[in-house]
Parts: sequence; C-alpha cells; structure tokens
Amino acid sequence: MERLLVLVRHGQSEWNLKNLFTGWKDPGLTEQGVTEAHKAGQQLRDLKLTFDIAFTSVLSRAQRTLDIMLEELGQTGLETLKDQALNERDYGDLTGMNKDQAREEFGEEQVHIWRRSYDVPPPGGESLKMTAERVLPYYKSEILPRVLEGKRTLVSAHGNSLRSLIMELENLSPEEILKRELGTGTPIVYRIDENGGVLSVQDLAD
Ligand SMILES: O=C(O)[C@H](O)COP(=O)(O)O
Repeated sequence: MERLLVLVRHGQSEWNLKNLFTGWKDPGLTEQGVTEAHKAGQQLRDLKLTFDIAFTSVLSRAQRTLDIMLEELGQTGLETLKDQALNERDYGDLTGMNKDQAREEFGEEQVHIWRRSYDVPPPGGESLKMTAERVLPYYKSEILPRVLEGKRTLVSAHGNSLRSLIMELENLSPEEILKRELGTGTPIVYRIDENGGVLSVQDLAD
C-alpha cells in the first residue's frame, strides 16, 4: 500500500513581498505566489501524483495555493479539511513589522532566533515549540491516520507550521531545524511506512 504525504508552503503572499512578519494575518497571494502555486500543481502532476484528501489552514494564502494546485491536478473539489491548527506561527508583537526594521531595532541575531529557533518565542507570539504543540496533535489525530489507511494526502500550509511538522517527520534536532528553510510553493513529497515513519523525502525545490 502506498502511503503518500505531500507538504507545500503557500505561494508568495503580499506581506512576504513587503517583507512583513505575517503570522495569523490574512494577506492574499501575489501574482508570483499564484504562479508558484500553479507550478507546484504542475510539478505534482508531472510526477503523476493524485490525492484522496487535502488539509490546509484557515488562512487564505494557504487555501488559495491548495485550490490552484488542485486545479492543475484536475482534482478541484477534493475533500479538504481546514483547521487553524495548521496556521502559521503567531508572530505576536512583530506582526506587521518589516523584518529589516526589526533587525535594526532588535539586532540580526535576535530576529534570527525569533524566526528560526525551536523554543524562543517572538514577543507576544509563538515559538516553534508552541506551534508544534498545536500542529503535531492535529497531524497525529487527523492527518496521519488517513495517510496510514492509504489516503494520498496533500497539505498546504505555512513556513513554520510545516517546519514544526518536518522536525518531527525527519527527526531533526533544535540545531538542525534552525537551519531548515522552506521555499514558497515548493512541494516536499514523503513516502511513509506502516508505522508512520519516513521511507523517503523528495524536495521539489529547483
Ligand atoms: O509569518 C510570516 O512572516 C512568514 O509567513 C514566515 O515568516 P518567517 O519566514 O520569517 O518565519
């Protein structure tokens, strides 16, 4: 039995383009983001992948990316579960701030720690660990059971909600996850074994 799990970070958003901390805010996709979503769908189609179920967050950048990928796959209307558990990490007081301005104000090192460390939250926001504390229970209760029963599963979500899941899937240390970046609109294809372990990972980045 094939156990397929594909993770995709949404295409570029209007706030990604403006280099603003976004978190739970709900900007749309830019034209480039739409193009990235079409390309992601085409990449999956070229691999001859089809899906039985999809999951996404309650934020429109992830939902629109999914809709566009499903269009490319000829699977518009696929059963899709939407849950805020898959939302991007909440950036708290940094939300809406320009990332370069934040670096000037708080220092390069501090901003990098807030953005990429495991257990240091941005002021008033969620650390990656706190994000994982809502993503992983949802993955284990809603997504993994369907993957294990052979439902080919597509997840369209966000840089940090996916990093928290990837840390678990790939058994990454806090040091390793610090370095892990996800490009916008880039599918990562996982083949999963009968125990939920990872048999293979294929990152479709260029
Ligand atoms: O929420 C945001 O600002 C972005 O989606 C992800 O931001 P980051 O790459 O700075 O964590």
